[in-house]
Amino acid sequence: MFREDFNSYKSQNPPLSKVLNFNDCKHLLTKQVKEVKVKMNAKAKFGLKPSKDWKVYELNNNSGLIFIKNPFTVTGQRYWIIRSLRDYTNKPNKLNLDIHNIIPQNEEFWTFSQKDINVMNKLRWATLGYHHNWDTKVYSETSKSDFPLDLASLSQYVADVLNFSEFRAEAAIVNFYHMNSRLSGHTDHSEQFLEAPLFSFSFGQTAIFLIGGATIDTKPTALFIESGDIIVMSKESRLCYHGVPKILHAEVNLLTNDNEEINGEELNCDTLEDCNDSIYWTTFQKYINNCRININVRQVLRPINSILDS
Ligand SMILES: O=C(O)CCC(=O)C(=O)O
Ligand SMILES: [Fe+2]
Repeated sequence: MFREDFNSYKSQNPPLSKVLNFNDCKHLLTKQVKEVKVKMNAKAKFGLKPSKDWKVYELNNNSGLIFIKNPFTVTGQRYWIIRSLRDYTNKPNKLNLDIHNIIPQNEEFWTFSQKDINVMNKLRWATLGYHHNWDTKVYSETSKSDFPLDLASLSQYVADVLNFSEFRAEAAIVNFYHMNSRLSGHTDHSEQFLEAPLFSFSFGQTAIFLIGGATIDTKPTALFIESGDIIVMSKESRLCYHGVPKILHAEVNLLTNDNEEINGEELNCDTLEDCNDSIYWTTFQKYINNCRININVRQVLRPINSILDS
């Protein structure tokens, strides 16, 4: 059932009318989603709006699958896009490009890619914290780097608002999607503490996301993920099959016309300034016009542990 739907949504003409759209309140009146009450914080942080203004839903068919309709400000989205492309692609973080040795030793990805568009187009993922091992799927103490403080704070803040206050951000995959990219159905089970939720932040172009059940025999639910939307896979949904069959161009370009208050508490000040420098922002806007960035944050260790169980 999962594969059948995946193939149908990846086609030239996906059945868009069957995709859950969280902009469209009509869906809320159906049996598909219910609203979730969250902790009310009047103060905005990390490029987010105050949580009293968030719209938070849970899927009825996928208990624990929480959807937060874009709670970010425009500056907030720009901030996480700049961090993902320019900073999280720096050593000691790992990139899919590392094995090809195309970036000279003393150069950073973003600076180098400005001179070589092919390098820019080849970027697919970066791993942070405990590095995801794409072959063995096993984390290792010998393959880890410091987790970025701002991203850990963002994740822990969102976790706290949803009453997952024990969450620790220890590993992340930053996925870079092009208009023809896909991510086939999989489960994320490498972490040693699978009771912890997984936080997924998306920026840029729109994805069709499929969330199924514990096996590929369950028919998945399809939903649109737009720029700024957050998905949390908690409880029963944490180990469910999911994938991204299709990337679509966003209907509106949400990252322009920036006339808003900056809620940048605890963010990197220089980067915040860069967000609002329209000339500096241009190269990032150009990238994101045809790409989608997804930051997937996980807790790896059991709460009582400070290193991996062998
Ligand atoms: O891009 C997405 O929304 C999902 C990414 C994902 O499932 C993963 O990195 O494990
Ligand atoms: Fe995943």
